[in-house]
Amino acid sequence: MSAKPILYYAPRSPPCRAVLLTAAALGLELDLRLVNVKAGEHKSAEFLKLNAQHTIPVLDDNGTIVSDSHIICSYLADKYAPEGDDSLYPKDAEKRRLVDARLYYDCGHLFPRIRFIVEPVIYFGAGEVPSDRVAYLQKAYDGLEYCLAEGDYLVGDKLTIADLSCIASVSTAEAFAPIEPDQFPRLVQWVKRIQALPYYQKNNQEGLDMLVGLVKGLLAERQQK
Ligand SMILES: N[C@@H](CCC(=O)N[C@@H](CS)C(=O)NCC(=O)O)C(=O)O
Repeated sequence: MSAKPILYYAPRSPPCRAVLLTAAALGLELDLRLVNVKAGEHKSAEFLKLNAQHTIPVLDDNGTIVSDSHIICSYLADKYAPEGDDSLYPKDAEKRRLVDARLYYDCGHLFPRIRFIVEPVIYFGAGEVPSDRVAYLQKAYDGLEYCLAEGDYLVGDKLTIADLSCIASVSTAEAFAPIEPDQFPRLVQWVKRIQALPYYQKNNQEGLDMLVGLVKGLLAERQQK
């Protein structure tokens, strides 16, 4: 029998939380191994052998190494979905294309705009969040609002890994760049819908609270000086 897949991760990281949510949606247990990015553990020779791009999350599924959260979520959903239920990552080419497009939107637009807000504070001593970065992040919300015109989820009427990846980013973004309900009413409702999932609190909210507490705490400390 093969061992549980190992996930190298940190709970406060949005891409890691996307993987935790996906594993939970699949009912899959992971062997969680903490990586302390602040202490530079992601740059150790051992870790670089797993992922030369030195990012977390990284999955080691009995020797199959997968990096990038979006690819990990697709891999897990393809491999571990219950027999006959491909709803999290549909095999139908047309639906899969849409799921992939939302995953790439997270990877190319949402998460990078968040990291330019939180990483300068955590790693480079920034004492404030520039307002243009907040505005730039808020500009990315419309790409999701538009998708939600078609159904309750980012691709139609069923939850997919696109929702689980994007919620990890959007829930983080929201803490720094509020979502205007008049401008993005469907997005506000979608956030509430995903927050109601039974595995949301443990797999997203706890790490999110850690990240927001850390960043806001550092900002408050620096603003007092
Ligand atoms: N596109 C990647 C981004 C992963 C990423 O940048 N993770 C951050 C933590 S939230 C990290 O590992 N940073 C360390 C580094 O970039 O060296 C994914 O979705 O997995």
